[in-house]
Amino acid sequence: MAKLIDGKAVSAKVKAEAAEEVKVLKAGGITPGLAVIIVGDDPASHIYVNNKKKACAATGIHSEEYALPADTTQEELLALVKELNEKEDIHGILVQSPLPDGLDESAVVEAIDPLKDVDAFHAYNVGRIMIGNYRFLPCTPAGVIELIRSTGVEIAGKNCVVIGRSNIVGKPMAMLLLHNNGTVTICHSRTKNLKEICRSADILVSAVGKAHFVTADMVKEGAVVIDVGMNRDENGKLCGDVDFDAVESLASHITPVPGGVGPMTIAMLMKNTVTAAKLQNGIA
Ligand SMILES: Nc1nc(=O)c2c([nH]1)NC[C@@H]1CN(c3ccc(C(=O)N[C@@H](CCC(=O)O)C(=O)O)cc3)C=[N+]21
Repeated sequence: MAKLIDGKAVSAKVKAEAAEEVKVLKAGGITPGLAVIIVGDDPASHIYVNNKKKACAATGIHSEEYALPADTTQEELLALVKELNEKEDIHGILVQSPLPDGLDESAVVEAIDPLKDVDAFHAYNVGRIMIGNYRFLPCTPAGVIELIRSTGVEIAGKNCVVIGRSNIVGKPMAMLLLHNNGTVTICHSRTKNLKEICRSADILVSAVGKAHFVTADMVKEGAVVIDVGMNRDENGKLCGDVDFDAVESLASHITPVPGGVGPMTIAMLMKNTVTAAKLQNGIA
């Protein structure tokens, strides 16, 4: 039986560390501030944004939410980003993804001041991650690295397989595993022999977005299995990509959904907002 990786516990630790840093910054007259922009009324997005707001309150970070209607124009959105770029009490700007159809998400992200880009989605920050000389790490992949570290399993020299090649999870995830000296394979919809490649993984990270995608025959005995998926099953219940009940008996460590990667994403966002406040005040 696999050991459960407790994302709630690890994220609580990261948030507590961020809260300590916030205390020190506040004593010096700096209150880290995060602005979250959400466009439209996707219910899941509103839940995530609400979780971010709660985490800010618990950490002592000032937060502002900009909830815009679905018919917001590109110009209006860009004007808001520009205003927040110039706002001195805001150190981090996050534009909740996905944006409604008709809005150009990458143009909006590129408009964010890279020093305030706490998602690390801006091309400038992505480039710095590629080089290995970064200020912010993207929240979800960075959270996954923390979860793997919490198991005590070394990444160096291990076969790491990432399923999914998105700009926000798969690609940066592979890069962070590489920085940690893993031997990394990225799988995607055109990959041949997916099962065999996954079965070679000592560390398997799934970021596909399909319930029950990772089945027991894709997992090597003793593997560390990290589930980035955030899906609904047939009964409308929140679940990841991994067929948890079947894989649990094979893996050495496994993340649950909920309570795995999700809370870590939010904790790393708190950490990045603190880093942003330090950078903008010449402290880091
Ligand atoms: N600019 C941007 N940055 C993001 O970081 C970003 C985004 N857009 N768009 C959507 C994804 C998704 N995401 C989640 C964060 C927390 C949970 C989370 O807290 N999950 C809880 C359960 C939440 C629930 O009950 O639905 C858990 O797994 O335990 C989930 C998903 C951040 N994202």
